[in-house]
Amino acid sequence: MDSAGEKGLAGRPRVLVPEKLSPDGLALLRTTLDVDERKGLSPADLLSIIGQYDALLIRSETKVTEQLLQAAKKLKVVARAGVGVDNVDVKAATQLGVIVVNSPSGNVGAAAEHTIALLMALARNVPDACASLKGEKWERSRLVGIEVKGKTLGIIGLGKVGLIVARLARGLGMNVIALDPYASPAVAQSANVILVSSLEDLLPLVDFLTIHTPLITATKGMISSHELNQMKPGSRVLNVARGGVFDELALLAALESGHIAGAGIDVFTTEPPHKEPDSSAALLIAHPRCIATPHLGASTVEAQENVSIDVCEQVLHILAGDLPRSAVNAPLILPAEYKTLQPFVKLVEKMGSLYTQHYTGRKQSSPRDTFDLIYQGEIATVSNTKPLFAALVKGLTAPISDHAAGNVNIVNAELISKERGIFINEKKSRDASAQTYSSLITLIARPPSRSTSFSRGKSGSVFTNPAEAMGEASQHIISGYCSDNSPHISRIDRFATSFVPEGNLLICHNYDSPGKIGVVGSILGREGVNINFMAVAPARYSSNAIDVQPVDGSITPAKDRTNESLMILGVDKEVEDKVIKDLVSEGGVLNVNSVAL
Ligand SMILES: NC(=O)c1ccc[n+]([C@@H]2O[C@H](COP(=O)([O-])OP(=O)(O)OC[C@H]3O[C@@H](n4cnc5c(N)ncnc54)[C@H](O)[C@@H]3O)[C@@H](O)[C@H]2O)c1
Ligand SMILES: O=C(O)[C@H](O)COP(=O)(O)O
Repeated sequence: MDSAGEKGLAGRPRVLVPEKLSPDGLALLRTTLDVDERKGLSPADLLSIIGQYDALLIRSETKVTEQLLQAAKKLKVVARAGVGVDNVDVKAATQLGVIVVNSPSGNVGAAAEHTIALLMALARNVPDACASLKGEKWERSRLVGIEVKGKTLGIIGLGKVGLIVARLARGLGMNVIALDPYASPAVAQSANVILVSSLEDLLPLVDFLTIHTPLITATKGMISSHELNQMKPGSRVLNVARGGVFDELALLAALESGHIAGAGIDVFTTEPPHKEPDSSAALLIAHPRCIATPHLGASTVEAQENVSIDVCEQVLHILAGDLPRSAVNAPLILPAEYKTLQPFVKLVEKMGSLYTQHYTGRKQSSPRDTFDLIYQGEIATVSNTKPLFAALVKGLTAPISDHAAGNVNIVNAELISKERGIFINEKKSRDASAQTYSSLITLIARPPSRSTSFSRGKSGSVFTNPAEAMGEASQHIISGYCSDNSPHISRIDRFATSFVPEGNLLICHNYDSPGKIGVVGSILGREGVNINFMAVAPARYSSNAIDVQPVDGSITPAKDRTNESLMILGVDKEVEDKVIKDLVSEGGVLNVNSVAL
């Protein structure tokens, strides 16, 4: 404990820094704040002292759990000097009113350069050659490498790091193809990157594979045996994103069989891996054809200066009562609008997140990035719909990015949607006569079309001709309303329903048949999954168009689809892929999507 005691010197706010941060940023803080650098604290030590601090500055090692945040009675800000906030319970921080900030771009160049360093080290056997020579051997023929010029690099995740890697690889003379359902085709084209729409299209073509996505449900274990087997024999893989995007044991097996010739890995499921000597991470590192570095992607002098200054400036702003520039949990809504708009902001965010997870998960990865956001009834009289627009951008991007989505706010939503190639037309209808609800919001998603232009400018337009929203059969619809201040989903495509979009949901598409609910329930029960609620959604619309009225349950809505319905189950935990496979194979469900809202 330092001598300043609980209040700090002269009652100045106190900042705890439990990890190594560049001194450049800390110097900014020291002029007005008390800064305690306390490396090597155990979780218990941290818990016992956190109550004294106004700000916590971290990198990737400190786990900011709900328990820690609850003990942090004075804490106003958690500042992550880097990109990934997967070590911070952002939801708990938001609930407790603690602002989380990060540095979204301060280290992305460093991460990209480290990826290229591993790529070249793999191609030319640099670590092995160095060790051999230091062992007083001279093994020139064993250590013959390959050239990267003319080879194909596959990139999964063409965000900030992925795009820099692409440009650097093009500079090395490589061909670059990428998979990212949310990448802007124009940006990809400007970097001479060919975008593909599925792993099946990417994997067989590449000589090197690198992943630059966040670790989220859709990317966890994204590359396992099935995917590795689709790669060319002798190809090589890189991971400078997060441990867990590759299944480490599957990668180890592919290295052992020789199918994968080498792996360059910076990040692991267990960090540091030696804490658990038998962990998959430790076994992978031990393999002779794995080149491993201890999470060094961001560890350059320049990147550490950037991120340290970036987050320390934000800490100063927050403690002075100002808004930070990169708050992961920034408000979407101003206090004056809170009462009217808050439930609808929540609804639209959930609709966006449901859309991304239900329709554009990696198993159905065709990009659909043109949206109509249609307000009907009382909500159409609101003049400032910016928070709703921002909520949609946030909801659409949250499931695919661990920080860009968090950084969406009313100031930057339009820019972020433009950068990500998300086109949103807002439309209003004051006519609620056809509606059961006082306010109804509908999201229509269409495959990109050349005639669509980016437009928030249309937000004031009155949507009087429902036929305008009639579109191709390939479009998708999600509608929702608010009741008692809580959001409800009322329609998914042709299916009419009513459920609160909250928590872990399973969306099962099936043909109605007696006993189906029982079979599904017993498979989930066997796997220890509790069902919190169930909503059945019959096919009550004949098409995915907004002006189609629901038909009476007794009327056949679509000749050959009479028995189709959705079963929406609220479950108590994330459901594993194996259980989803069982629901399809044993339960006779047509398909199942797991979403977390
Ligand atoms: N090793 C390190 O030290 C280090 C340093 C910096 C960043 N990182 C990590 O690198 C990752 C990427 O960072 P960034 O700044 O480029 O993030 P970003 O948000 O700019 O880019 C992520 C990209 O992944 C795409 N994506 C999401 N889900 C996808 C999916 N299922 N399939 C294909 N693409 C998908 C997104 O559309 C987005 O374009 C993060 O996990 C970050 O934490 C690691
Ligand atoms: O997400 C990040 O910014 C990187 O993984 C860097 O993590 P680090 O700050 O612990 O080096």
